[in-house]
Amino acid sequence: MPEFQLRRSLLYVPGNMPSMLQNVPLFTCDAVIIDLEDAVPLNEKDAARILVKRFLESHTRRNKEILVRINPLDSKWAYHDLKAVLPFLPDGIRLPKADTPEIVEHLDTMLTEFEEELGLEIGRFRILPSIESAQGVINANDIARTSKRVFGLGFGAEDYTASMEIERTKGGEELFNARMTILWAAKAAGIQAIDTIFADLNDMEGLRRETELAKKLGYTGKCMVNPRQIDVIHDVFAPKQEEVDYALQVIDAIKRARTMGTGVISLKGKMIDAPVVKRAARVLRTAFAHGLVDEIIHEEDIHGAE
Ligand SMILES: CC(=O)SCCNC(=O)CCNC(=O)[C@H](O)C(C)(C)COP(=O)(O)OP(=O)(O)OC[C@H]1O[C@@H](n2cnc3c(N)ncnc32)[C@H](O)[C@@H]1OP(=O)(O)O
Ligand SMILES: O=C([O-])CC(=O)C(=O)O
Ligand SMILES: [Mg+2]
Repeated sequence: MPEFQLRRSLLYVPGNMPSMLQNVPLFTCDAVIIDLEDAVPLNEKDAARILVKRFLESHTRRNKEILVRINPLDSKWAYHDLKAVLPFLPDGIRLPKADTPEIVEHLDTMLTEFEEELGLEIGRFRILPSIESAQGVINANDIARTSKRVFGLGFGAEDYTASMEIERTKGGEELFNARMTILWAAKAAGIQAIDTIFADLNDMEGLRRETELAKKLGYTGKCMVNPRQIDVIHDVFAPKQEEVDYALQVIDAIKRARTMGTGVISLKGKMIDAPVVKRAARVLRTAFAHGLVDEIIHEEDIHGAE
């Protein structure tokens, strides 16, 4: 079962923008990704690294997950990025252009070396690889399984469409197979699937539609580029009251079925059996994480005590 940490909303914050970094504590998103890669021009890479290091050093009372997007591992900056930021304990590294499992394994090895040097528990730093090319999509299944540090797969549709030599459209038909392949790889590995950014900051309806699609397919979070996008994303990922009410009724119904010695029962004319109960339990776990129900549903509630 995927790790159950809420990661609905991951906001990119450019690492070269002190005015934006200083507001990180105020944002209500679940995570921030401080960017040293594509938001930072080449001539500002060194200055941004110092800025981010200082920000992490001073920002010790954290109320959200902090990831740092380093430069690609084969660039001249990646090692320096890691060396600068890891002593100040980000939760993890967003690895751009994670095209092959070998690239992620290489980062895993580097993180182990830094952890040993810093006297930290091995495995402390997590990895969120970005699948953002045709090669990455083809390798997604292996990438998802490279390391225990990998808690999810992130889709990067801007670079993906560039790698495919196509345009990104509002309808998103061109993304469908990549979105699904990444999702299957993540689900099969039992990790989270995080959808890509939506770049049109003034199209909140478009953002909502794309987030709804991602949620419907099985993604549990979305990256974003602007704090004005947080509320829409949270609203979409929050379980709706009617879903929660129905899930509670399903759990009640299956408990009743079990007292009657059966695993199947009907609820308002619909068959309730194990997969329906599993889905209801997932809705209730999400609702619990959103503070919408007081109790988490335990395994014995789902499968029935032996
Ligand atoms: C394909 C990729 O790789 S995406 C990841 C890399 N790209 C990024 O990180 C870009 C992040 N986003 C941004 O830089 C900005 O949102 C922009 C440049 C796209 C638009 O910026 P603006 O036109 O200033 O947006 P807007 O007017 O909505 O900003 C409102 C406020 O939010 C702040 N803000 C906007 N985006 C961010 C952000 N990502 N992080 C923190 N603060 C932000 C602005 O500074 C502004 O603050 P102020 O009111 O104190 O002046
Ligand atoms: O969607 C993201 O996470 C951002 C990105 O790097 C891309 O789209 O290429
Ligand atoms: Mg990218």
